[in-house]
Amino acid sequence: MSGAAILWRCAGGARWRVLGGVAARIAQSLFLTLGFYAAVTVIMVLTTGGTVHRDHVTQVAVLSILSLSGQLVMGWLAARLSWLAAYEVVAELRIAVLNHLVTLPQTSLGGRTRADISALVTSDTQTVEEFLSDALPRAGQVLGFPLAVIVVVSFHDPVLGLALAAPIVAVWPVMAVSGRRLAELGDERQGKQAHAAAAMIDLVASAPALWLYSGEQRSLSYYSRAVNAFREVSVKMVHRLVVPSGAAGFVVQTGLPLILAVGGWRLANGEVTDTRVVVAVVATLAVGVYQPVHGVLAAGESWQLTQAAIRRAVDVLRLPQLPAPRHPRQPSDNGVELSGVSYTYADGVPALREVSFRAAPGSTTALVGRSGSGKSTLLSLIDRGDDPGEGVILIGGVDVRDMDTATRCRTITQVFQDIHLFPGTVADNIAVGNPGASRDQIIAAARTAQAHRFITSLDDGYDTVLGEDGAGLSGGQRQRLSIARAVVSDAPVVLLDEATASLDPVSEAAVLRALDELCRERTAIIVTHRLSTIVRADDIVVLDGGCCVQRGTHRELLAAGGTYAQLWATLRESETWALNRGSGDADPADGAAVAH
Ligand SMILES: Nc1ncnc2c1ncn2[C@@H]1O[C@H](COP(=O)(O)OP(=O)(O)OP(=O)(O)O)[C@@H](O)[C@H]1O
Repeated sequence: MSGAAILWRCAGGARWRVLGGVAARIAQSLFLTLGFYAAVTVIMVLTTGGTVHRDHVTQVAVLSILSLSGQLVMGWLAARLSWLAAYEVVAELRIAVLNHLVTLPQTSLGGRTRADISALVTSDTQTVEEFLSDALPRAGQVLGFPLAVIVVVSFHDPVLGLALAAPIVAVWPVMAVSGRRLAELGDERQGKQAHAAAAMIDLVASAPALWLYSGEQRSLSYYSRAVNAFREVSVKMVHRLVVPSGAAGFVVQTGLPLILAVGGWRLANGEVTDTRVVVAVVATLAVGVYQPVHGVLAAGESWQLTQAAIRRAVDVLRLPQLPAPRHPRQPSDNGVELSGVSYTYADGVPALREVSFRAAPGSTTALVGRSGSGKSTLLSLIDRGDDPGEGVILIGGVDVRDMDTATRCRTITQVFQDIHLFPGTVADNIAVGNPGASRDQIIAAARTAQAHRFITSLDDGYDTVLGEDGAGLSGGQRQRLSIARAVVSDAPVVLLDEATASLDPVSEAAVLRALDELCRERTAIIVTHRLSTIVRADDIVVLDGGCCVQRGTHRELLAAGGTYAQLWATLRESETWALNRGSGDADPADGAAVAH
């Protein structure tokens, strides 16, 4: 499907506004003709030795008023229709991309980075918006004033009409060359522009860490490479377009000398007897009859970039979604069961191999294993971050692939290490877990999450507006808000990536109490490195290299030796080391008993 066809489809109900905007620009351009006609009439009278009568003045005044008011009304209408249409189409495009995005496997997002998608829904769609709101309607103006002048002049003298039209016709092949060159570079330019935008978004998001670990210069090198790559392709484009663009401008400018030559020649040979016609044509040229042609040149360039931007959006829209269930089913209880689950990432990295275990309703299962053993991947698959390559994940006896999104969201809630808070009130941020939650439910959830006290100490309590990503709150407070979100959702299955490492002891205690409350009476599957959580779990699943190598209670696994016992010893050692470090001077070995 061509870019135009895709854009037409995206335009949906806004199509008539798009066309209306172009039509209004044509009409505006025709009203301009009236004004020039009035001016040319007077010039003709003066240049042919006539006298300007009161009738002329009245005629000029009426035509000028008509021309100006027509231009004003049509200009207003064109701007209104075109901008509204552009906003509507681009909003549809953005929503389509974002709607599609949530149906993609979240583990990989079709190989796109989040920053790349952000760039797509910002800078690429901006290119489409500029084309629809400005470039396209301005190109329409060529069908107004210039066309009207050519028709009128041709009526009086076809040869002069032809001479007037010649530059406009001759500019098309030049435009075709420039269009072809731009098309070759358009995709590359939009890609590099998006990459540079993505790099900058990423830079801003990760600036503190980069500054800290890499130092200003080194951290900037990746980003400046992306920005420079965009600059280079833009410069390359300028080099390749400078000749055809200059040539196009030159061809259009040949109009005046051409008319002077043709008109003069025909007057000299007596082929035109009415000098007024030539004077009229020259006057029309002087007031810029070819001006709208430059708008067409600019629109041609804008269209090439727009097509590249649309192609990038379509590439995302074509990424395969997770199939929706044909006959959605409801889980019968809150048990979670994995049977022979294997999963390989798109780059061929096998992350899970034949993992099987069952978490009884209301139980707590701890997932433990070394870094890279597949714990996060497993959590993500349970919430259908992607479908396993092999095996099945059942919740309440129902394959998660057979649950519709609403049922899944009602059944499963996640508490991530990376908490994202929206710029809104505290209450809004909690209600994300359940958009229909009442104020009482929000407060009850905050109490359960040990967050009520700090929330009420904020200036506006639950109505306090949070800064970007919860700016102004501590790490522990942010975590408790995210736990309150999970509580208010009332989902009976909780997936938890337990992260308390960065908290001070007081915050950590509060967060752990909140997590205990959250997991009470829910089926909890927890990725954890905390000894106390592991010991209290009803079941422990030990992962190693993507395989479930051991399963059982803490006592059973410790008695069995092997991976778990080694892991336990390492965790105990590190926790003891942390404790001793906290006490200042103790020997790490002395603290071993603390873990029991
Ligand atoms: N998006 C991804 N694309 C490709 N490979 C990935 C991706 N995410 C994880 N992996 C790989 O899959 C394997 C399991 O990773 P996973 O993040 O699930 O491990 P983990 O046990 O949660 O690690 P950690 O404790 O460090 O968070 C690792 O080899 C990792 O490199």
